[in-house]
Amino acid sequence: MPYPNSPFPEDFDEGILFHLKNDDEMTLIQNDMKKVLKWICLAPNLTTIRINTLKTSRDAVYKKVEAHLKTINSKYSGILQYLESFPQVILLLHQDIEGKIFEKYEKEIIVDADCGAAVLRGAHIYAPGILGMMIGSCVNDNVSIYVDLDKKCKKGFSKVFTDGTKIFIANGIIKMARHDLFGKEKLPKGIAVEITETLSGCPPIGDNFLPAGWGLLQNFPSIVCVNVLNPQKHEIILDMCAAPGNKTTYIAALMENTGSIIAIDKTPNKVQQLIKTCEEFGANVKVYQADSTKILNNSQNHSVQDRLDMAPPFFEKSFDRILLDAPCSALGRRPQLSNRTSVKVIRSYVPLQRRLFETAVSLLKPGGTLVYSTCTITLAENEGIVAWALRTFNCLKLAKSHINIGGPGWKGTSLNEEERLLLQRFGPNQELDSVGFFIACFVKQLEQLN
Ligand SMILES: C[S@@+](CC[C@H](N)C(=O)[O-])C[C@H]1O[C@@H](n2cnc3c(N)ncnc32)[C@H](O)[C@@H]1O
Repeated sequence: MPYPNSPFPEDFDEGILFHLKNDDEMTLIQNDMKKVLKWICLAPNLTTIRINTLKTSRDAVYKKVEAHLKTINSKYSGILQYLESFPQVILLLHQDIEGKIFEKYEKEIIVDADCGAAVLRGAHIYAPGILGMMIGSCVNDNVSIYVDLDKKCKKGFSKVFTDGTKIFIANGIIKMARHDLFGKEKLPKGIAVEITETLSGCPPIGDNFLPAGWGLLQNFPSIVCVNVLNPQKHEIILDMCAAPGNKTTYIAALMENTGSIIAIDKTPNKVQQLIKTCEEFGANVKVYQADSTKILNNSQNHSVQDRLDMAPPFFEKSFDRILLDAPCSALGRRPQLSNRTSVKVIRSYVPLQRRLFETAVSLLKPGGTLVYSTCTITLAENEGIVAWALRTFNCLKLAKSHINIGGPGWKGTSLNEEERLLLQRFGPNQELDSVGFFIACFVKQLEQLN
């Protein structure tokens, strides 16, 4: 069994991903559901490196990555390319080699689905990621890596795993002995298995191949999303759900650290990560920990100085552009080898997304731009939110972006064809094969004088 055809268990109602919740709007969309589900199980053929132009240049990063790939002990290296329309991006293209026959080693390593997904996208295996390693395995042994799809493997497992469905994903070399990995009070750190070849064809690029703050691995649609926001120098920008800061730092780079960027996240430890990323990237950003559904100050009574202070809660019509990269069911992640989320959890996001959206509309200046994005595939969290927003806020219109790379929005909501063409869905049919993602760009109409 290579990749599964769906990350969900057999009894999961996959139809709910492609329907809206209200019965009157429950129209099954025309897309081939099976094709989408199979696609999210596979790893993308593309890895994108976003360069931080506040600290370095595209050529400098290219040379570092090229040199790093030459040092990797792997049969696959991928092809590095510039993407001319995105000067901050380097592409690393690799082919899925699902059909290839791999040498399988006698010794096996068992990992969970998340760790397996990271391996398929170029990570080595760090010590905490290992569930099972066979007794008799030694440092420098060749091993085959398997994912435990049914969560049946217990930490510290020591034999050939036969208790559940396992799939082969990669080969590697052991770098840490079994006795250093498991056991009471052991908190092992570092690379435990160095990957040499993966089913996805993605070279094991690892995660520290660049000096701090020079750039990062960032999914292509996440990069596009910020380009769609199109921040301009000296503007006032709000990033409402910002941690860990991967889009915030790109906004700062595009604005060349001019203007004012406010980045917010609700979760305290994620805010710490956001601050760290901004510092590392040299991005001039004001970071606040707050619930972005509650950052609107409705008071009409304020001085110019109050407005300039720019700390939450903010007065209405304060921002030139707002990015609402919303919390979502994250079903666009790839590869997803196994997903045990529930319908209840998937459905919990729409009310939160609507409340965040309402706040965003109030905080946006007339004439301003609001970008709504998610990394999920469901109709309700994407086209469903856009259809609701257009019904609810007369002041909003969908805008035509200067960058149109994603496919059109799906059918199944009250959006007409013209509106669907203004949306950007990243799915199985894109030229650059990346993750599932959704972008909608709105403009708030200027107020009419009577
Ligand atoms: C999709 S992630 C953001 C990713 C980020 N934009 C980036 O590119 O690095 C969504 C974030 O929303 C945050 N979040 C969830 N509910 C929130 C709320 N009510 N207010 C602010 N942030 C919230 C989560 O903590 C999470 O970090």
